Amino acid sequence: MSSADAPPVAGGSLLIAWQLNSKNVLIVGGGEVASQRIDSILATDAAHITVLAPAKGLHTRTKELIDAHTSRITYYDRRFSGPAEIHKMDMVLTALDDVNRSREICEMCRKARIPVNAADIPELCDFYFGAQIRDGPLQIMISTNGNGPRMAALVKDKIRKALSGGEGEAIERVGALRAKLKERAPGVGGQLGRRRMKWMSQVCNTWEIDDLTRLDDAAITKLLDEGWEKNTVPSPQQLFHCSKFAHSQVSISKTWPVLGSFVLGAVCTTLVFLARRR
Ligand SMILES: C[C@@]1(CC(=O)O)c2cc3[nH]c(cc4nc(cc5[nH]c(cc(n2)[C@H]1CCC(=O)O)[C@@](C)(CC(=O)O)[C@@H]5CCC(=O)O)C(CC(=O)O)=C4CCC(=O)O)c(CCC(=O)O)c3CC(=O)O
Ligand SMILES: NC(=O)C1=CN([C@@H]2O[C@H](COP(=O)(O)OP(=O)(O)OC[C@H]3O[C@@H](n4cnc5c(N)ncnc54)[C@H](O)[C@@H]3O)[C@@H](O)[C@H]2O)C=CC1
Repeated sequence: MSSADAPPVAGGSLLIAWQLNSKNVLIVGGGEVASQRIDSILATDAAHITVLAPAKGLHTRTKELIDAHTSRITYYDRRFSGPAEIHKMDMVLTALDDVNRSREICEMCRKARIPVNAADIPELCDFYFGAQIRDGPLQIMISTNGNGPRMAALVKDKIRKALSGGEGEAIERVGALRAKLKERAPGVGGQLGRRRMKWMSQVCNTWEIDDLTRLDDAAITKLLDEGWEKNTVPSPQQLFHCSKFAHSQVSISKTWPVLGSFVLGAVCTTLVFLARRR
């Protein structure tokens, strides 16, 4: 069945990459789950993280993160005190061993229309966390939509094994190529936009991950000169042909002194040997 014929999927959740730029996040609780939340938020450009939890219940990892990121995290050694705590927050995460308090905080957030996640009450969450794979700009989230969190972690391990490890770098280089292309051919939409998208898709479709990782700034300029400007997509072999040649010249130039010293050494040893025999 093609995807167009497939029945619509209902009961799922919206999978999005939430941009937390300049936003304030409150984490209530300091245990292991809170430490994972801090890790997840630190991976974003959230403006600031506030952690509220009594010092005596802090997990070692939570403490380490608070100590290591004083410019990004403000820590208060106390319990959640009331609605004033969520004032000016853009997102609230609770990770408590007190389900009643968790529920109250969720209700306060709902009233204030602040998105909230409670680690212990799925039905009150506006969003769930998922198992994550991060490699530079590549972010993969595995969600079982609340059915089997441990299963999400196991699927994550399978996916990680299937990746080559070069994807993050390749995507980072593609990002640099796209940015340079947009500088050369600026503007949104229209015929130029269509041509730009088609060309970028062709590069991604025809170049292997390993080849994309070789796109340094000089190669990007060359690819744009030889490809975009000439309305074609050269293969990596075509593009790197000249630099490959330069590379082998470099290796030859590096090899000569080594080879020379070796020959000289052999001649000297032979001369000494012959002189002794006389
Ligand atoms: C709904 C959700 C809300 C949310 O947290 O956002 C939620 C809820 C709950 N989890 C519970 C238990 C466990 N959670 C984990 C692990 C993870 N849980 C995560 C997410 C989510 N957990 C959201 C749904 C995600 C989804 O369905 O895909 C992961 C993926 C991401 C993360 O937390 O960052 C992370 C793995 C990350 C990784 O390893 O990569 C393990 C396994 C372990 O710790 O190794 C266990 C024990 C085994 C088990 O139950 O499977 C309980 C207590 C249940 C009880 O009391 O019996 C509740 C509350 C309840 O269900 O009532
Ligand atoms: N969503 C998930 O992935 C998972 C969720 N859970 C659930 O998440 C919750 C937290 O788990 P853990 O971190 O392991 O628990 P934990 O017991 O290690 O930590 C609880 C933390 O909450 C703090 N706390 C309690 N009341 C507070 C209050 N009023 N104000 C501020 N801080 C307060 C404690 O001092 C402690 O730091 C549990 O309810 C557990 O069932 C557990 C495992 C996975």
